Amino acid sequence: MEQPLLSVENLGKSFKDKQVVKDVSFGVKRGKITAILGPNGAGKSTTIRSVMGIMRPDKGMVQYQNYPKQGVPHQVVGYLPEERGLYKNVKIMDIILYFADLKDYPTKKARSRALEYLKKFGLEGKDKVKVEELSKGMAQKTQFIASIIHEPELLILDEPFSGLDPVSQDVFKQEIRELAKNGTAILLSSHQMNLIEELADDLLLIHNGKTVIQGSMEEVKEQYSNYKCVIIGDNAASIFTNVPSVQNVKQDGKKTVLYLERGIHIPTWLSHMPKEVIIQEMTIDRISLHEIFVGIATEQNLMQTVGEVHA
Ligand SMILES: Nc1ncnc2c1ncn2[C@@H]1O[C@H](COP(=O)(O)OP(=O)(O)OP(=O)(O)O)[C@@H](O)[C@H]1O
Repeated sequence: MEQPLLSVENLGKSFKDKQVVKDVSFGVKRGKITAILGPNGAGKSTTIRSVMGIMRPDKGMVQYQNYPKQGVPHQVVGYLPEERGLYKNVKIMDIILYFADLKDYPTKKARSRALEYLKKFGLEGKDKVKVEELSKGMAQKTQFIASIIHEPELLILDEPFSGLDPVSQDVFKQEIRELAKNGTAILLSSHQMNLIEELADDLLLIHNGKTVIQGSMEEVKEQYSNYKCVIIGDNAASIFTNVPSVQNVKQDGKKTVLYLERGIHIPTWLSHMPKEVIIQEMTIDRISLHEIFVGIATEQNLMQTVGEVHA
């Protein structure tokens, strides 16, 4: 199996007496997008900052492939921090070239790449505009370009989509995909489950500073995303009591959601539906990443019944 470019093992970090990151382990592979998910305050940014060496973890290991020291070598890593901020009184091109210089990347190459990216991101001709004159989204695009200008092997994006309009989100999404296709290892955090579902190859879900779910998108879906059957119709919940393989029934007005056991054969299961059930609409689908996430974040029973949680 391919060795991850970045390996993080048993990371722990406390602030005063509060242990924020307790035990987080994961790997980020070349050419793959790994999403780090978790509720507000779960410890995502603290994990990312510990990887970047901005914070010193109390325990654990951050290992970059073939790098003899702990941590990540700064020249080959790109980072878009959660807290955005560029020098206001500086022209876009100058700021991008400044970041390239920090990474020892040749200026000429950086300039030509910057012009290409500005065009790609709809900022053509704005290279001499000062940061203070940019909208929030434009500034974010500039910061994104600054984080990738030096062709990093590993790219860490903390909430890259926050504050972007849907068109700009699509531009970012496409670019992130393109970078991964060209071999960049990408670690990103986001609260937008739909984007994660579309983008991520691997997932890491942390809660209360611990890894609770980890694996490839397919593995996580296979393991946690059982089927659910949604029925719209005026039905009493009791009507479903004797339907086999139903783990959980949730009702909201005319909508009934039946959460089903793992590994069932849907056509056979359907044949057990009571004849008196009123069906105006019915769908059978996998539970979404959003539902898995909410189940964990709210510590509802849904997850315990739907899949195992590694606590
Ligand atoms: N420098 C700090 N000093 C003290 N506490 C901190 C510091 N940085 C983070 N924390 C605390 O650590 C916890 C985790 O914060 P962190 O920013 O890592 O969470 P997160 O998962 O990124 O959250 P969000 O989704 O809200 O960005 C929070 O309770 C936060 O208040």
